[in-house]
Amino acid sequence: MRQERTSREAVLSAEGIGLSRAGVTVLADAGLTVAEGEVVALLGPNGAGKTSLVECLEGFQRPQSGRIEVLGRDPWRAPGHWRARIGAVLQDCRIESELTVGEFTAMTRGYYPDPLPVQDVLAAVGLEGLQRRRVAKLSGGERRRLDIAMALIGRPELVFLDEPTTGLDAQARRDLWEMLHSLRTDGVAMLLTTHLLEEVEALADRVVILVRGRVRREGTVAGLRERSGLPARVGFLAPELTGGTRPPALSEAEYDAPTGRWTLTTDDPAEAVRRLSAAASREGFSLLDLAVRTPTFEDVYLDLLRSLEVAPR
Ligand SMILES: Nc1ncnc2c1ncn2[C@@H]1O[C@H](COP(=O)(O)OP(=O)(O)OP(=O)(O)O)[C@@H](O)[C@H]1O
Repeated sequence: MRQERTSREAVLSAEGIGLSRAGVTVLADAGLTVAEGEVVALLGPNGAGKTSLVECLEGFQRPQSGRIEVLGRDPWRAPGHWRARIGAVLQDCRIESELTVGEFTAMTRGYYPDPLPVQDVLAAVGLEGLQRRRVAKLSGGERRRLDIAMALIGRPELVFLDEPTTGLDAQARRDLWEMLHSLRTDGVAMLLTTHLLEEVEALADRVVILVRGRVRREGTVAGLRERSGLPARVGFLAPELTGGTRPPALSEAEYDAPTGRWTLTTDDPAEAVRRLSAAASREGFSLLDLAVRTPTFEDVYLDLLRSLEVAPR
């Protein structure tokens, strides 16, 4: 779509954003940046202020304080041609229309100076076979795909994705992730808001965590995982040990009697497996169904929210 560039200029930067609604502080000194071709995931519990912040960045809400620059403009004062450089998949933008998918897409193309061909944009979201179907008759997942197609039709430089895969089936979700990957390679920047942590792992270069209107953590998925210090778990079955015997190598292990599974908690799973193998051959027990489980990003995120005392109930 667009030539890959080597420099990583900020396409979006915001700092010190403050927003109150009906006497309630919704955002307090919030800020973030998104560089060209970067996918940033904005995370936070329900009511943290994610949608409000995104609405400020899109120019739909005007914050009471702070500075925002998106593609070189203040979104609140930006002219119409600025909006054509941005794509948005809103949380509830399910399109309603009596037009067919093809007619609706052709009409939307008219709003942009250099839109994608109808066929290309519908193919990108797997709707090419439904051009003659009325939009009003589409299923929920099909409408969501149309939302996404309309966000991409103007060849945007920056896309806001608010829970983009809600309502999509597992295959459609993976197809969309693949498409977003290739957009990123083309230099398109994205700000993703989602509660799906698998989606964050699949797409995000960087994560920004908003809690009660403030940015409380920021980093890559790998960096946040490393900083969490959460241990790995090594599990296995050893039928020979069911009689209550416990070799010294397993003195710290947990034993789950109903499943017969042993679990070791460790910061160094490779070393733990080496130690276990040695003990197993020395003491004559087996290591059936041996599995190492490193903390998932969900484990890391929930632990982080707990440490900030905002874990979901
Ligand atoms: N116009 C308004 N008047 C009063 N309160 C508001 C208004 N708009 C937002 N809020 C409050 O601001 C807080 C942040 O809302 P926002 O929708 O931005 O959160 P969110 O992080 O997107 O949540 P979710 O994950 O549930 O979508 C919420 O407590 C909400 O009730």
